[in-house]
Amino acid sequence: GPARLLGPPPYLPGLEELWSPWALLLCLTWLGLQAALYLLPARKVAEGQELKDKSRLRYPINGFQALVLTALLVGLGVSAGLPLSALPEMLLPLAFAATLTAFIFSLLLYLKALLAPASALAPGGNSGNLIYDFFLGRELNPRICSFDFKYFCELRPGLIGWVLINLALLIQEAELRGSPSLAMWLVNGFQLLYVGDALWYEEAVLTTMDIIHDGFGFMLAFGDLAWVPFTYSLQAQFLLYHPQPLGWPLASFICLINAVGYYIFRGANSQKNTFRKNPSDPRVAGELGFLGAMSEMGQLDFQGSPHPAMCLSPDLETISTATGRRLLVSGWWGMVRHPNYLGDLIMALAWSLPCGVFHLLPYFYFLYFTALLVHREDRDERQCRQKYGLAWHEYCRRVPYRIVPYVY
Ligand SMILES: NC(=O)C1=CN([C@@H]2O[C@H](COP(=O)(O)OP(=O)(O)OC[C@H]3O[C@@H](n4cnc5c(N)ncnc54)[C@H](OP(=O)(O)O)[C@@H]3O)[C@@H](O)[C@H]2O)C=CC1
Ligand SMILES: CC(C)CCC[C@@H](C)[C@H]1CC=C2C3=C(CC[C@@]21C)[C@@]1(C)CC[C@H](O)C[C@@H]1CC3
Repeated sequence: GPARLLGPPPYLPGLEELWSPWALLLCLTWLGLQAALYLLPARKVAEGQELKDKSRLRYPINGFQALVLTALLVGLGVSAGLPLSALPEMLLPLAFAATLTAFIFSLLLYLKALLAPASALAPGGNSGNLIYDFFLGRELNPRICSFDFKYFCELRPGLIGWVLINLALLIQEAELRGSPSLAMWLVNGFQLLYVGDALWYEEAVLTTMDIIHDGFGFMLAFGDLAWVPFTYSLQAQFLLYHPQPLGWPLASFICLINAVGYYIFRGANSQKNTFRKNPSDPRVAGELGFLGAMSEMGQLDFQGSPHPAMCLSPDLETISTATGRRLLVSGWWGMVRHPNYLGDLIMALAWSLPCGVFHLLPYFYFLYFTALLVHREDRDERQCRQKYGLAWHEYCRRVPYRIVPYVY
């Protein structure tokens, strides 16, 4: 039937269409496979941020390895006759099974948190209201031995599941129409690049709000295990049932949009990560003099002049804060206060454009993601204001726009 986002669905599926023991088994097998890959030796073990009790947790950095091994296993499976193209037919029961799994898993996490010491609890999610706490998550880093549930779920099963669903849709399209369409190739390619990048730079997830601040409850478990794979693949799902003619000139233009988005997204994230790891890295070193006066007034902690000898490329300006950490105020982080969100949004648009402009459904991700990032930016802004005080106000004065220059 016609894809529609506005108005009620043409019919609501009954329980018999949602529930399938095979789908649940497949879902659990998938989680088991990803858990096994998580436990394999990692090229690196990274330390997380300092916790309340001054300790730091250790995390295996082997997400990209898990992606490559999954691709090899799926390749072997397909050449041995695994019917990957049957997956699209099972998406509804699979999404239901993933939601059920996330629900039961969150219940267990809630119960586990009852035994956790106070220092292990998240800043939010411990209000005493059962439903609220179940939703937000009580424990910050629930673990059994060294297996970290939140870190495991955050990227691997959902993001790798997403590109696997995309691939299954591409194969089914090829079976239906002789070969995959150009639009389907673009959507698969763009999203694989995004997922590959997230796993290649997996360590960056250790500094996100999700890991540092948020508890692990139903919201994140559902988001990671069910929402991401089944809604982020909507464009490829749409293309299977609504083939879109796409010529090379337009395809090239869309590739350019995705490349611009990726360039900004990766540039901004890498600039901040490099700076946070080593503030005197030659690629980002530098400091802004005007805050010296404020420092004398006791408002800011000014840390001295830059190190010109180390500066191989033009310095980026930074401002010091009372916490001892500095804020970048030029380069990508001098254009808007969240350049990485801007790049991410441009990419989101490029993922929808291959689906044409006559349906709203392929733009669902772009619209939802805009709302998510505006909300996320607002939360982050409040936390930074609290953490950095006057220095944050100065940053906002210097860089007045949040995500889109001259617009927002
Ligand atoms: N596809 C998806 O569903 C989603 C994708 N994302 C993407 O993930 C990436 C990470 O996002 P997220 O974790 O929200 O936030 P950010 O990576 O933007 O991190 C925000 C933190 O960066 C630091 N910071 C802010 N301004 C500066 C500055 N000028 N100089 C130095 N440090 C600064 C602050 O922390 P501190 O000072 O403590 O270091 C702040 O709390 C983004 O690219 C985002 O688009 C995020 C959510 C969902
Ligand atoms: C709760 C919501 C409904 C859904 C949230 C899902 C998210 C937790 C993940 C979806 C894509 C993500 C990416 C990252 C973290 C997990 C989420 C946010 C990264 C930010 C990790 C850091 C990398 O540098 C980029 C990643 C992009 C995708």
